[in-house]
Amino acid sequence: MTDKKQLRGDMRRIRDAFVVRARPTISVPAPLRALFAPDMIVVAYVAVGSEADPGPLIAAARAAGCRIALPHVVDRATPLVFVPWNEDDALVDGPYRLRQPALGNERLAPDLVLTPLVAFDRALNRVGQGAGHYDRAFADYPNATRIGVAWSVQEVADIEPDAWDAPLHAIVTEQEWITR
Ligand SMILES: Nc1nc2c(c(=O)[nH]1)N(C=O)[C@@H](CNc1ccc(C(=O)N[C@@H](CCC(=O)O)C(=O)O)cc1)CN2
Ligand SMILES: Nc1ncnc2c1ncn2[C@@H]1O[C@H](COP(=O)(O)OP(=O)(O)OP(=O)(O)O)[C@@H](O)[C@H]1O
Repeated sequence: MTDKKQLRGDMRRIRDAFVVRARPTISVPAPLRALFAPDMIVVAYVAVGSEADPGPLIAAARAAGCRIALPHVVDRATPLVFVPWNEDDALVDGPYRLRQPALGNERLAPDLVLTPLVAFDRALNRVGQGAGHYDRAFADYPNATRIGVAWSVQEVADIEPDAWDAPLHAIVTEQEWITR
């Protein structure tokens, strides 16, 4: 496999070009809608740059009665903290150009994690930003459902998983729902 650092750079360029050219949007696959249930904690994210925007997935989860949480990033070394995010709650600037809720007193344990991807393959392996934030979250919450969100152009042939990598349960793109 190509070196992960090189792959991340290549995929960000491909993603940037794709978004400018195609103006893609994600719609909600029926099998994902079926996973949402009242009071479930769904962790989402706020897209940065050309990342796939999970807005429609968040709206569907809210409509199904789920509670939405966003990751709050302290720094590269600290595990993600999951903070409730009600509609219209303010966001503040975080590291890495992120927009995130301020750290209040409430923490939520995820039932389902909408995970931003840098690259993925058909076997549901993923490459993220490389800080291990999601790897650690998946290790800490092994029973949470792991859903990747990406543009179709971020698919690569074969990602060699590392020992600590947990595969995704499914991936949503603007074109399809990929699962086993
Ligand atoms: N929108 C979004 N939120 C997220 C993530 C993400 O990938 N996307 N995360 C994923 O773990 C967590 C934050 N962790 C991060 C760790 C490292 C970098 C990072 O190194 N970013 C690069 C380039 C980003 C780009 O251009 O795509 C940088 O700032 O140089 C970003 C986020 C939680 N929230
Ligand atoms: N459970 C864990 N606890 C602590 N560190 C971990 C854990 N899992 C992975 N890591 C570390 O995090 C880093 C993840 O690197 P990798 O290149 O796999 O990132 P990634 O999967 O692309 O990133 P991310 O999980 O942030 O999306 C590695 O240095 C790894 O040692």
